[in-house]
Amino acid sequence: MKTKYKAILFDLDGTLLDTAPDLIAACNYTLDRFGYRKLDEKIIRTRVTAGMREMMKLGVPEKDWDSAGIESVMRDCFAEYYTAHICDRTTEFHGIGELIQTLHNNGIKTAVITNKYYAMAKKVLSKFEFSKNFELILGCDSLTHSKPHPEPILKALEILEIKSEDALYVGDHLNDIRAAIAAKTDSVAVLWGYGQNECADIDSWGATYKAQDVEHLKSIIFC
Ligand SMILES: O=C(O)COP(=O)(O)O
Repeated sequence: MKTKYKAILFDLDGTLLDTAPDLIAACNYTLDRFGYRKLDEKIIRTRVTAGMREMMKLGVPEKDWDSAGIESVMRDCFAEYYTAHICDRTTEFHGIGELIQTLHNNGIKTAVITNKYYAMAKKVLSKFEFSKNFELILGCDSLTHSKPHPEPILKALEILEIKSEDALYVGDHLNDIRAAIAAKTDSVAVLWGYGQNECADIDSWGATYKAQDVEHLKSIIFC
């Protein structure tokens, strides 16, 4: 199989893995522990890629949120619960494992660049056999900057010894595409993730390609 790319870099949440069910459970557990009403899953889903803070703010009145210390104790509670239950309901998106294996079999390097904390990303990925093929995982705490800053993509390219024109970045969120544009790699905006919950006009993101499903992504890579 032929491709012009020497490396494919992936976002994690909403691109490789459907992590939303466990993130939503952690959010509702935390709200409940602190005496707030649990939220409808659909509401939390609108902020699921915005980070723990933004998810919890949906369920906490502003005056409480501003009171001293609540944010950090709720974040600790969320992180503790989420880390313990990180793969209770998380699944890979259909076809992802097979795609990563195919890339590996064809000598194409793969890496994960996520805004999740590195330890969480490593833990959840370790539950999936396909993750053994990744050459590198970078989290939001691995470097100084995280997406949409290009630093993690540029660092990954340096470590993998790949030029930006030989790499493709795949993500479901506007921040992924912004980071790829800033790092001068081609990009794919995938339609199966959560990014469109925050910014629906995917055509305005500036991605090189859009992919409806993993089969479509494969046909973009091996064109
Ligand atoms: O967990 C987050 O904040 C987002 O993670 P992602 O970059 O893998 O989408």
